[in-house]
Amino acid sequence: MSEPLRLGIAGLGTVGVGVVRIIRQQAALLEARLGRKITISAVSARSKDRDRGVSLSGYDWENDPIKLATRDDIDVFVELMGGEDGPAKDATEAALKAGKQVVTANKAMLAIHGAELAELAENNGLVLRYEAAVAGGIPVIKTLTEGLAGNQISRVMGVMNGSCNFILTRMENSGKTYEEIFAEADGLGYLEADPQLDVGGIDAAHKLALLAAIAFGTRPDFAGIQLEGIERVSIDDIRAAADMGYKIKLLGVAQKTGRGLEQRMQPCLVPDTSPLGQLDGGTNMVVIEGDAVGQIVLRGPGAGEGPTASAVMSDICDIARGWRGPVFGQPVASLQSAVAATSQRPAAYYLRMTLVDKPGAMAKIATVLGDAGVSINRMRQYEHTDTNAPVLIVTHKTDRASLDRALCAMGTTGVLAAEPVALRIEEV
Ligand SMILES: NC(=O)C1=CN([C@@H]2O[C@H](COP(=O)(O)OP(=O)(O)OC[C@H]3O[C@@H](n4cnc5c(N)ncnc54)[C@H](OP(=O)(O)O)[C@@H]3O)[C@@H](O)[C@H]2O)C=CC1
Ligand SMILES: N[C@@H](CCO)C(=O)O
Repeated sequence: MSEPLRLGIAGLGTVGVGVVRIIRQQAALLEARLGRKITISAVSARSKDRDRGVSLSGYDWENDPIKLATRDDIDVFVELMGGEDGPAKDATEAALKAGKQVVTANKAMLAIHGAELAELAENNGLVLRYEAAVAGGIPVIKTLTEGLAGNQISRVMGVMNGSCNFILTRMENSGKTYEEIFAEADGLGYLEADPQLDVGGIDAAHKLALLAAIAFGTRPDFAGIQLEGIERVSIDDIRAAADMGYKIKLLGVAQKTGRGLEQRMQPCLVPDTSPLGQLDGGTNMVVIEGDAVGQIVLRGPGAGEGPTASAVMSDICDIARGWRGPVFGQPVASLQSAVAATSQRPAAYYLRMTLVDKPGAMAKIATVLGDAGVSINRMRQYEHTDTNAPVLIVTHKTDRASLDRALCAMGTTGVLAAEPVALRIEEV
């Protein structure tokens, strides 16, 4: 039997407690599978006295996560505090400098500082693992770096923020407004302490930056992501999209194109019969397309104590077994700098307009679309009792620049009663 693998765990919140619980409850199973024990030498959090619902007896307490990260009696530093900078990054750096392997769930830190931390790890012959950082319990990092290592990846996309998917599906099912369902999600404790991380698409974009880095061999490029949250998705659009056979999702898409790396996190329409369209509530889904494998779809819980701790344990178990791979699926020194695509791939678009109901209004809209080279695929005008006519259009594939030209020209027609809404329809 090998020596135990000794952990220092910083952060005893939702995820940290989950990890402690698994290590305590599954000690025999883990030992049987790994051929060695997993032990916890010491833990750290802000408040020593808080009852965390799990026994911490037998573990030393450190107030300072850096001290924990550099203790002689730990082999692996498990960072579960969170935060892009501050103690999480300082302690991770300290651990790597002290020769400790690192496991983290911290997507914010890795999306921003991932390349420099990977350099520190790889230059010191250490691993930095982060399965829990993307899509919680779904083993997507392992799938991309190992299961699909023989594939040229063409596209990675998915719904990677459970709170946003909860809000959008609750809006659809209840018919309530964004503001009403946001308040409900907040009351249920589904949102981050800073809800903007969720509804602004930032949390999901952190995850997308990590997947894109692995898929396309580039340094994580969070700043290169075209980012739009769900705050402006209205119940009117959710209803109208449903009427045309679509669901609205906060969809992350990363794709290498001839014009550079396209990374988008934005509300998109997807067919309601597609796996992404059928994804309800707080569940996550990641779709990966490889040249050899074709398309695979991974679905599962993206957050919560059990699922996230399950992913952290996968990393700990890999380290216990002696796994020693590069952080982003290939040596960090070989990662290219991402060149952000200057324009989006062409797509069909959904347009929702409110027109002043007078003769020739529709003709004017059709003309500006035609003049900009945007072709109409489907069009629907709804019965109405007032002077404004609700109109929906689904275009054929077009480039965004042509659509923007048309939208700009629409403003001068004098037939718009409200600002039009344009949403991309993603091919899935
Ligand atoms: N919750 C989830 O479902 C998921 C979380 N993650 C990621 O996992 C990480 C942890 O998340 P989660 O468990 O939810 O976070 P919590 O807010 O529940 O817990 C954070 C923990 O870190 C401790 N902490 C914060 N600052 C310090 C500090 N300066 N020194 C020592 N300890 C500190 C807190 O201490 P105290 O308890 O005393 O306040 C707390 O125990 C984050 O990176 C998050 O993004 C990833 C996927 C899903
Ligand atoms: N706020 C995140 C937690 C997991 O990263 C979500 O809703 O998916």
